[in-house]
This record gives sequence, structure tokens and C-alpha cells, in this order.
Amino acid sequence: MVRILQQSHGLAAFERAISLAHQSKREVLFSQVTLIDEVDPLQFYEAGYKLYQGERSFWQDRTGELTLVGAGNAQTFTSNKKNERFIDIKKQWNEFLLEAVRTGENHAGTGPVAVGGFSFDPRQEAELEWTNFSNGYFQLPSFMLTVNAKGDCFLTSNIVCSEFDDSKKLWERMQEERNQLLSDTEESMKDVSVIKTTEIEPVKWKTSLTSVVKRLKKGEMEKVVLARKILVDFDGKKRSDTVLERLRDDQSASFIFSLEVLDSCFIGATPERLVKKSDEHILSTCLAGSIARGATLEEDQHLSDLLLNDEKNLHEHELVVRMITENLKDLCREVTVPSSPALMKIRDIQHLYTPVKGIAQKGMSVVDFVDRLHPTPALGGTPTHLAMDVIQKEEKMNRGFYAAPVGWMDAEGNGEFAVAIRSGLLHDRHAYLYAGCGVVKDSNAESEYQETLIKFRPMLRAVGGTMQ
Ligand SMILES: C=C(O[C@H]1C=CC=C(C(=O)O)[C@@H]1O)C(=O)O
Ligand SMILES: [Mg+2]
Repeated sequence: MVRILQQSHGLAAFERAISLAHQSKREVLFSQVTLIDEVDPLQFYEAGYKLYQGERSFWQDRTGELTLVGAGNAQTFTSNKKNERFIDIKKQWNEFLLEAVRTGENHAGTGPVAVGGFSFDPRQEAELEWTNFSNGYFQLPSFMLTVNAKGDCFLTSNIVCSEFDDSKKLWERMQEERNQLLSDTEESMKDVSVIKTTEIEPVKWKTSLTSVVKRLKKGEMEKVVLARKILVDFDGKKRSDTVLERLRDDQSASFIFSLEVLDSCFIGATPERLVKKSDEHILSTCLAGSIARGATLEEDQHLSDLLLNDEKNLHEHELVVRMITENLKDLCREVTVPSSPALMKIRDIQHLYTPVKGIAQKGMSVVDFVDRLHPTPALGGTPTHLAMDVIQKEEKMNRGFYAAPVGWMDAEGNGEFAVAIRSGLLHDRHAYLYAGCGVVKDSNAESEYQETLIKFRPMLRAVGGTMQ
């Protein structure tokens, strides 16, 4: 049983929330933060399986500063708007929080926090596997574990109070559920086996890519990111717990996330940050241009040198830096960009990497930045609108939340969003995995195909899929 180390005067604040709901005849959020014993985030996630499967979320940032685990939906926020999906979610979130009653300590990533994401391109027709997801989908967890860099653990309990609620019953139910979640309910997980792993039309994909390269050579556009899909079939339903465990062991230098929606789970380990906002500080990272890791130190260094000096990859990268910098300049008082890219090395691949920092203008929320930056040319292309049309026409699939913003936001408009690449969707007895690559005029279908194979590796390994 995980102990609650410091209990705030929750009941008085809770009764205030209930009476506010009675007076205003509106829903009022009660949010309580308590310090708890050290708990392993994955153990907390697994403990939520029995009561809250289909309503869990996981977020671990790549610097190890913050881990969030959500269990149960106190409230969900969905949007089926298209280009306005970002603003719609922001508006719903702000309105919902207007009368919120908060109690307990206030630390980054505690209290009312919504975890979720947006679709890549809302014009794409929903394929069967994505039907549970809206164009914007966020969960405010009933119980959320927050672990900070020092290892402090906080539990936020959220209850939405309505005018019809009886305070005593609701309070007791919350305490009961919380105790159940915190008591050690570890049970051994039975894993399923892979039946087969199938690449979806790889030859057609290469042909499409070659036709896009021809258009790029003619100067119709500068860059288009083309993605493809691998299907893994299991002999039963694959649990997100087992996938997260593997991702956490193998990909600790990436953002690790999961978002359960009913019987689906969007899950991944992405190295790419779209934007982080902490008060006025903004950080975005440009990540594009890739090469394999070497088998020896020397070979790895040789590949790094090749990447840092390769015209094609530098061009692929530069377009992302340009777009992110220009857009941040509109929303920030100050923007700083290094003059040349550095390297980001992760387990299977190395990338060109440029961090861009800014000081936000007043009144901005992290969602305003997401709205402005998505899709960057690391997943869309240049110019954006043309590239999005080409993606829609050539890929013949729905990306869903793949390559789109996924992350969290708090009541103050702070938060962090990653770009959900190196990811997949668990649904029914299947995993749909996605990977893409930046296509420019000097691209070659075979080497871009090989690049996607490397990018599929982390998720393939995590679900247990194999390729010949
Ligand atoms: C689109 C993906 O990667 C992007 C991010 C980093 C490097 C990329 C590249 O070199 O092509 C891609 O732009 C993916 O992993 O699915
Ligand atoms: Mg590339």
C-alpha cells in the first residue's frame, strides 16, 4: 500500500466545491494534491488496469524531469473541429476550470492537468482503427501520479461536482477508489504472442516516393514527409502495460507516452519535442535528418561526421529550423537559434538536432504554440499546404495521431507536447505502427525505405514484432 504522506484539509475544500456547484448549477472541479510515498510510475499504471482500463495515460519526458500517469477519466475534452481543434480544446479547458476549487501543494505538473493529443490532419478520413479518436482528445484523470526530477511523488485527485451530487457519498467513493488504486494490486500479466508482421504495400510506397521526388526536382515543392504502416497481429489483445515497460527500458532518452481511449491505445517513444512552455520560457526542437548508429565507436563517429556534413540531410533539417524559428518569432518577444545543428543519438538512430528557445509574449498558452507549429516540416513538408495535399493523396492511409502533437497542459497554460513519431496504435488484436521520412529532391526511394525500417525498430521491438 502506498502511503499518503501529507493530507491537506481536503474535505472542507470539497464541500466548498459541492456548494459552488449547487449555487451555480454548473459543474465544478475539485482538485486535491497530496504528497505520497515513492511509487514506480509503471506500477501505478498497471494498478489502474482493473478499474480504469481504457482510461489511462502515461507521459515521461526525455529529460526525466516529469512523469505523469493518469488513471480514470474525471472529464474528457474532445473536438471534432478541423483547423480550430486546438483553439476549441483550449476554450473547453479554460471554461471548465473557471470555478475550480484546488487544494494541497502546487508543483509543476500537479493539480488540474489534461493529457492528450490532436489528429495529424483532420481532413483525412478516419480509418477503422482510429474511430475512437476525435480530432482533439484530452483526459483529465480522476487520479494522477506526478513524479518530478527529485523523485518526489504527488497524487492529484480530481472530482467533477454537479448540483445533483451528495457530498458525503462522492467523497467516500473517491477515498475508496484511491485506496484501491494505491494498494498493491500487482498481478502477473499474461502476454500475448505475435502471429505475423506485415508491411503494408512497401513497393507502392517506394513508387509514390519516386514520383514525389520527380515533382521536388521540378521545384513544385521543397520537401514532403511520406509515412507508411506496418501491421502486427497477435493471438490476443496486447496490453499497453507490457509495451510501456519495454519502451521505458529501451528508450529512456525519448518521450514515452500512452493514451488509452476505450479499447484502443496510442503509444510510443518519440525523441521529438514540439514545444514546451514553462511560464514565459519556450523550447522547441527541430529534429530532421537521420543516419544509422554504428556497430563500433569508430563506425558510429564516422556516420555522425557523414550526417553533419551531408547536403541532403542538412537541407531536410534546415527547412524545419526555418519554419519553427519564423513561427516562434510571431509569438515570442525573443528567439534564439544555434547557427548549426548538433547530433541527437538514440538507441537505433542519430538525428540532426537544433533546439530553438524563446520568451513568450504575455497571455499565451502552450496550445497556442502547438496550433502555430503543427505540422512542422519534420512531418509535413515545405510549403506546408502543398505538402499536406501530397501526403493525403500519396499515403492512402489515415495517420490518426501519428506525427501529431501529444502531451499535457495545466491550468496556467503551461505544458509540453511531443511530436508523436516512433509510435503505434494498439487496437483489438493488432498493432498499427507508423514511420516516415523527409523526402527532398535528392532523396532515393530505397534509402528512404531503409530509413523507415530503422525508425520502426523501437516499436517493433516493444510489441515483439519481427521483420525478415
Ligand atoms: C517522420 C519521422 O521522423 C522525422 C523526424 C526525424 C527525422 C526525420 C527524417 O530524417 O526523415 C523525420 O523528419 C518518423 O520517425 O516517422
Ligand atoms: Mg530523413
